[in-house]
Amino acid sequence: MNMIEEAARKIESMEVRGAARIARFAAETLKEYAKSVKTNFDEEMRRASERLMNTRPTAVSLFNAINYVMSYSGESDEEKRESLIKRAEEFIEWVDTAREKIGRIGAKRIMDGSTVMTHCNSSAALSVIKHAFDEGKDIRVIATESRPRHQGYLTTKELADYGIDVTLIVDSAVRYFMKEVDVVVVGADTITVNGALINKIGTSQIALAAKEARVPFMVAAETYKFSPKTLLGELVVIEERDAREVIDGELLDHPKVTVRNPAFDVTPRDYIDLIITEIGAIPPEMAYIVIRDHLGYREFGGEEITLSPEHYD
Ligand SMILES: O=P(O)(O)OC[C@H]1O[C@H](OP(=O)(O)O)[C@H](O)[C@@H]1O
Repeated sequence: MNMIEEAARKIESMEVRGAARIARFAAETLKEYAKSVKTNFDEEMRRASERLMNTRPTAVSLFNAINYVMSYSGESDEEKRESLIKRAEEFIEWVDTAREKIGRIGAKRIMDGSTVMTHCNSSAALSVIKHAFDEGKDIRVIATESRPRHQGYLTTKELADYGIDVTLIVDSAVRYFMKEVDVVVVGADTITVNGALINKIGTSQIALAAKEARVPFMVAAETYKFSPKTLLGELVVIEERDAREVIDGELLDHPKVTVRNPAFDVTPRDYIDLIITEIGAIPPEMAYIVIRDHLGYREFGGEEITLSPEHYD
């Protein structure tokens, strides 16, 4: 199995998961692959990038990462390789520095003595929580289990190992516990042009319960999680995963039973107080500006939507 196929399967099986991690991993993989390509550079890289792109359809971070890396330039294969490697390294640094900045900005919104609820396992959301803790704030976290893949266990362990008190709850207990919560912080797989959030299934129910209880709902999202394609009218595809992630046993084979397993849901912008990005804390209504002015794209209407390198300054 070649390097690309192996990487693609790791993303599909969620051995490598999380919107930021899959984007970083794709950039890293393309960089390594580029080093090994001997001939037909453009064609080889195009095929590799397509395979990686088709692994998980919802997180736009993957699309943005691949597009960024694949916007290499140069005449000879050697020049192209160099350009691609440089772009991959830029993207990887973008991932690493953005998370840190988001942590610093978002932590200011978490008050001393707060109970913070989070869902799934988001490196950006956890950066906010850890920064607040590092600032000496006395905080407690309520983490959802995040069925069916239980990423909440990762969150619980990570935060507890960091020294933070964590209460793990089942997803259906979110509304029951909301009265104890001061702020919700979640991550993002995609932010659309109209400021909607696509994140782990169950996020929109948390937002609903938070709104009812007047608890602020914050999203931690790097700008590469904003979707340029939605500016062109495209809808975000919600990934439906194998039913066997939800149950095993005889119910699966029952002719009258269907098991559905959408991995993500949509939270409309009206439920979101703030999106914490590396360029600042913004209202969801600003998503259009982030996509148009910050991410940038070369061509409208055509197939090509390319992130501009200017973001990087
Ligand atoms: O990029 P970071 O903030 O780490 O994670 C963002 C989101 O990616 C995850 O998706 P999955 O577990 O890969 O399906 C979760 O939905 C999480 O909120």
